[in-house]
Amino acid sequence: MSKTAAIIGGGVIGGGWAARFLLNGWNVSVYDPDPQAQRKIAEVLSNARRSLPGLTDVALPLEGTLTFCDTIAQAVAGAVWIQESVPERLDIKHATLAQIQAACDADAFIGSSTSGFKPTELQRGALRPEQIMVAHPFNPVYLLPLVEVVATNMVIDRVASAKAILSSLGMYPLHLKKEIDAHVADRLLEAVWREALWLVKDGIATTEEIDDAIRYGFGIRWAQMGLFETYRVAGGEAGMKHFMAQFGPALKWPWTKLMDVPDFNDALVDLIAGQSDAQSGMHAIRDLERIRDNNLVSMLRALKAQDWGAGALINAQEAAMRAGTVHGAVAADLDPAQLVETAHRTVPLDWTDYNGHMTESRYLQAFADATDRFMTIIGCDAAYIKTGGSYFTAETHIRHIDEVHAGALITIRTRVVLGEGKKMHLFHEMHEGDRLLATGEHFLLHVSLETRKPTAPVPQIEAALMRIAAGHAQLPLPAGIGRAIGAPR
Ligand SMILES: NC(=O)C1=CN([C@@H]2O[C@H](COP(=O)(O)OP(=O)(O)OC[C@H]3O[C@@H](n4cnc5c(N)ncnc54)[C@H](O)[C@@H]3O)[C@@H](O)[C@H]2O)C=CC1
Ligand SMILES: C[N+](C)(C)CC(=O)CC(=O)[O-]
Repeated sequence: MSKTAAIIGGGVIGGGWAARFLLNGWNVSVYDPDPQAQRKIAEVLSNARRSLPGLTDVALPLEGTLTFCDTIAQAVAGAVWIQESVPERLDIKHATLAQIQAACDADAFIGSSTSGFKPTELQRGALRPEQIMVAHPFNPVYLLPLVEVVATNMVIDRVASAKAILSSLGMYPLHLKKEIDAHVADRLLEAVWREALWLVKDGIATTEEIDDAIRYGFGIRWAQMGLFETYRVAGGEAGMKHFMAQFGPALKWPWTKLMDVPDFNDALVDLIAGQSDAQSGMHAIRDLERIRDNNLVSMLRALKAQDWGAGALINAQEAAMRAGTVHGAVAADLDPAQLVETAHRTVPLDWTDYNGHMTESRYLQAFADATDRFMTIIGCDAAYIKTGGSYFTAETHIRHIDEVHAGALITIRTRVVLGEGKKMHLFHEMHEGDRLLATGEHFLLHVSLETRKPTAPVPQIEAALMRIAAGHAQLPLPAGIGRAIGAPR
């Protein structure tokens, strides 16, 4: 049975949390007194549905159920995880946490999205202080994995369980062992924000020029290596020590305004808001969110291909999702009389083109991934390939039968047309539900990676392949098999 998360406060951040839980199969109960909350959450959810499920190359669990509640007590009843995301005011947080604790299970986890308060501040006057922790996420919560966990007073086993829940949602819980105002990431962001406000106030740069300084340069570096690893590389062959020797003295030069904060008066607000309107006012906020999400998905999937940073996290989540399902199965587990399910995934945002549908090269990618999966099933996995044997594709024929869009759930089933000796002939069928979208027919040869010449696979692989081929030979022939371009259907 699905677990339930309660979201108390369903604004920008609460809406993002609701989407993160729902799309990972949890039921979600929301309490928010704003009469517009349902509409706002529906809009956040629709952005999340088009972006999050396509991050992984396997499908997320079935979406949970969303319920709006009239009281906090109703929302938290039976919830395993309760996430408080009310406005950043300690009096509102205290009043809300008191209502939550009066009604929730004593062993439920209570996370606060607070950007700056320490857990001991949140816990002041609480019924069960040790139940409350900071779980500080980053916007958009449904796409960005980082969540800072600060759990002063909580026993270590509970912290481990809380982190395990967040990890199961595809998040990266960064456990801060000491509490501090604004945690770690917001301390860093505040420093940049402070400097940026000075630069605008002093007329040195506009909001757009500051954004350009970030997005054309160090912002791209930060997304993949952060600060210290980037500077280590910047030190050249001599590394970090050389970097520090060269740039350390600059810390004493007047490069920064350090801790000074410009007066946050109407003039400054109008200056910044006016420049921001000139820079971005032509886009509605939801449009900007979609532009942001398209870019984030493309960047995260690029990091996934490198198995690096936030991309490596997605690969780890994917491996956990495959375990124990047909997508982690090997040949011996499968009924040879059935086609083999080699993909069940959502079409990612970065697979679509100027025609608004999945672009042709991605059909080949989907089929190639399905072939890789089939190779693993018969034993030609990463460990085997390291021993010097693999399959090379010699010929491919793709039929594009119907269009498909980002966010669609697609399934590929694979038929072995021929499997003996060094030859492997596969026929993949891609469906969305009952709708046939495409077929991919591929002829592969087993090769020695040393000689780069065709050679027979090890007997276990050949036996697994022949067993499935014999089963599939009993099935009726699908339409389109063996077809060449221009031949009658
Ligand atoms: N916006 C951001 O970039 C981030 C914000 N946060 C933190 O998340 C929390 C929420 O911030 P946002 O979502 O940005 O604010 P928001 O203003 O978008 O949402 C707050 C929501 O709380 C609701 N609310 C007000 N009083 C309530 C109550 N007594 N009970 C239940 N709901 C109530 C409001 O109707 C509103 O929908 C804050 O603690 C903030 O520091 C954390 C990470 C990023
Ligand atoms: C501006 N902010 C302090 C609310 C930002 C955050 O808390 C995290 C984020 O998403 O940048």
